[in-house]
Amino acid sequence: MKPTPIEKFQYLVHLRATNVHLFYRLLEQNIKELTPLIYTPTVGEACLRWHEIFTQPEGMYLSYSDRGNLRQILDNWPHQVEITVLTDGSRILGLGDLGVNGMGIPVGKLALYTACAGIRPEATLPLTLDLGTNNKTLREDPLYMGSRRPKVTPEEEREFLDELMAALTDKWPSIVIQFEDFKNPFPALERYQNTYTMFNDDVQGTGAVIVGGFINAVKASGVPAKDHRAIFLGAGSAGVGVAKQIVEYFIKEGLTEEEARRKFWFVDSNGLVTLDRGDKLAEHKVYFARNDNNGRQYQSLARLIDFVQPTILMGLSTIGGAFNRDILTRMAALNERPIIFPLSNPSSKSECTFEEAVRHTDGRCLFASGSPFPAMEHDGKLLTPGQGNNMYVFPGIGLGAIISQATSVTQDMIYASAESLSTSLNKQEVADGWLYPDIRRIREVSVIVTRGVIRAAQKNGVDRATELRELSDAQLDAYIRERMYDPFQEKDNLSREFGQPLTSASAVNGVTNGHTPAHL
Ligand SMILES: NC(=O)c1ccc[n+]([C@@H]2O[C@H](COP(=O)([O-])OP(=O)(O)OC[C@H]3O[C@@H](n4cnc5c(N)ncnc54)[C@H](O)[C@@H]3O)[C@@H](O)[C@H]2O)c1
Ligand SMILES: O=C(O)C[C@H](O)C(=O)O
Ligand SMILES: [Mg+2]
Repeated sequence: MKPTPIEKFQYLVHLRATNVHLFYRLLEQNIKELTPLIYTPTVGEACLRWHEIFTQPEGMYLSYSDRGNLRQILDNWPHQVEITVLTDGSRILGLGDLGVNGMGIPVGKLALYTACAGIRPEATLPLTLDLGTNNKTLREDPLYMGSRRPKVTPEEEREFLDELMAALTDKWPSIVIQFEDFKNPFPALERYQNTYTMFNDDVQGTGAVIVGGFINAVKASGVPAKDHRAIFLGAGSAGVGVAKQIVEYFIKEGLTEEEARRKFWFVDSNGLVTLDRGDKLAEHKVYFARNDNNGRQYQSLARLIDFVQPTILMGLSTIGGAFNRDILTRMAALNERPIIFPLSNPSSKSECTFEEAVRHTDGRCLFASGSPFPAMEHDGKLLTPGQGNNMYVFPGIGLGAIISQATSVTQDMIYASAESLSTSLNKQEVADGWLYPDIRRIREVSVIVTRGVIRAAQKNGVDRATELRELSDAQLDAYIRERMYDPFQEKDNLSREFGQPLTSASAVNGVTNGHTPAHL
């Protein structure tokens, strides 16, 4: 009866707050239909309008003025936390800096952790850092609930995060910390990944999920790995994260690292990423920067396609519609099965739609997008788009790290999630040429991914639950399934055993710390 996606979103938020088990029963039984409402694309609209549609607190907000007291504030949280998703709101999907409005993302991702990997809802902590925002329009909006100051400096953010990482791990020693939608997360990942059990989903989860589908796309393309060439539109955290995981795949396929690295041409807002283009390249781009351009610089995506003759076109640029008819037609002319992955979210930022990709490649493209698109008929055949959404891997990475009690999330654990995902398709899905399994089987897929992640943790010796090493794969799968929260086994408790109002820190101890809205 609710006519718009955002009203459906609000209805679901209310349901989760008042009857959490019913919410998860509904979600599990209708995962394909409801994911676009609780996650991309609708969560993007919810974040844009968070200050208008806010009805009740969810998760925990920590503001810059709380620094020095973060450890005590965490004591206000009334639950034993296994996993947190943490954002500073500075790059929410492809929608830019939304400040504390970004809370929709940790809430939405953690709902998927519960639905897809069965992490108990009360063991999840959505966390939003109110470190100011450079979004002036929001700052000046009377309804905006964050502090009305520009974003703190990177140095101040680093100090804040240093304190927070230590505080979270002191409070909950085996907590898994997922960074999400930070504008520039590279220093944070490098800084913390060997010390804490943390990962950055935009860099590593995206890399893994795309490699998972990419392995199947390469097989379906009929072109051997060594003959592929990729143009990436967008050289941010996600783009470079994806390419780094693909390098690893190419190496496993027999290429040297140097050969693998040379297969990528990156384009960012200043053009082709080259060493000689006259600006100071951000550090993360240097690895893939070209030095073989003989002084020539970027003119257009179309010209670059003519020059590189790519087999693969990836979009992580936040530029909706960038893969237009001309671009797609060129890819179709060059390849029997062009690999086209428009990955920017939400749907409005996708570099092309499924329909456009199918139409302009005569239905020959191997396609995956970040946000969902409907299946369509082409030449009398029903074609189903792949959705290279991180929800295929991050729940299993998180659960694998929790169950193995990993001291850190290693690169092998991330790569194992990708490889496990690529093997999780059933016979029918393979026969139908799908790149990703049916999202309705996500719990089964998550078991396979979780097992792969645990095995990699064991191989790297970062597991603290060493007794699991003795289990066979079948025993480990049974153990993982057994451990999963099953909303169908739970009795409804309408007295808000785990309702959002009780889980806001202020409601527990009557203090304002740890719980914005700052000026309420
Ligand atoms: N699995 C997924 O579907 C998935 C996962 C993570 C991120 N993403 C999406 O990827 C996008 C990028 O995320 P990010 O973390 O890398 O952001 P980012 O801000 O770090 O990077 C954006 C990149 O796009 C480039 N860019 C901007 N305008 C451009 C233009 N006109 N032409 C060419 N390049 C341009 C920027 O220079 C930058 O390199 C977002 O839309 C996000 O939603 C998708
Ligand atoms: O989970 C996803 O696929 C969304 C992604 O994290 C994004 O930032 O767009
Ligand atoms: Mg993200």
